Amino acid sequence: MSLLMVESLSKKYTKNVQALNDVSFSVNEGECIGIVGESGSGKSTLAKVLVGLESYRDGTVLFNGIPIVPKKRALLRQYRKNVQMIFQDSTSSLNPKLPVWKSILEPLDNFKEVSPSFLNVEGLSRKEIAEELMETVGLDRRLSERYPEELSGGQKQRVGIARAISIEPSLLVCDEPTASLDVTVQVQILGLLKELQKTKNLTILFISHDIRAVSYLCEKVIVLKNGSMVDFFDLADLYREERHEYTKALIKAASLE
Ligand SMILES: Nc1ncnc2c1ncn2[C@@H]1O[C@H](COP(=O)(O)OP(=O)(O)OP(=O)(O)O)[C@@H](O)[C@H]1O
Repeated sequence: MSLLMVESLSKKYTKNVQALNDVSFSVNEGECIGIVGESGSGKSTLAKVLVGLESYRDGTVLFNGIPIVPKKRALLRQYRKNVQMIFQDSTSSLNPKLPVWKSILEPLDNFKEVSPSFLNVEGLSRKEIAEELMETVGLDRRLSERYPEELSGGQKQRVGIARAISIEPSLLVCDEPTASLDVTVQVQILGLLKELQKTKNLTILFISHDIRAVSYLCEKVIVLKNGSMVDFFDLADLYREERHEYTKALIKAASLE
């Protein structure tokens, strides 16, 4: 059974705004799937539906065979234990009043019933647990007392990643996690996600306008245009003739030819 199954998903915000139109795909455990498309193609809407932040009326979204229904709070809570999200804007996703180590522990505080395998080390204080997570994402533990405003963009994104992986989610949804970072930092964050995917067997849904980033990280690619899925392929088939014209245009624009 697929970890995530999306079938005939459509979403309208208003009568005239069809953000998603008949989108279907599935994600198996351990896979990294990229969703690429230009601004307004529906990427963020899809991400929000998949983490239960946005409702939908048409279609089915199943996680481990169970429907994701944003209005059913108990079900949603159960789901949130398994699905975490990393946002583009790491600044607004961190509480400015909390030092790094406390931000990292927020999901563990919310889901006290979760006991991730790395917590099996006995006698760790809460702060040490956060510092272990900081090391996992390549952050110096000496930054643990800092506040978000005292960190660089890349460091903040690493905090966001540490927080997201703290409860060992089965699925990590990343919505443009590198879009607001310098190119060199983008490469570092992509490298970190790739490493975490391998070492933790994470399933990743990576949303980006940048087909170059997607092709670095993901083994399968979905192309969205005006809310519709116009292409879905294995990365190995990126340059095949049968690619949609729009995919070819994205490849060309990114100078990936
Ligand atoms: N809350 C909302 N209310 C009404 N329309 C919305 C809302 N959010 C998004 N839309 C519209 O839905 C469509 C898809 O938007 P969405 O944000 O999902 O695209 P996107 O691919 O993530 O774009 P970007 O890369 O610019 O964030 C757009 O036409 C957008 O204007």
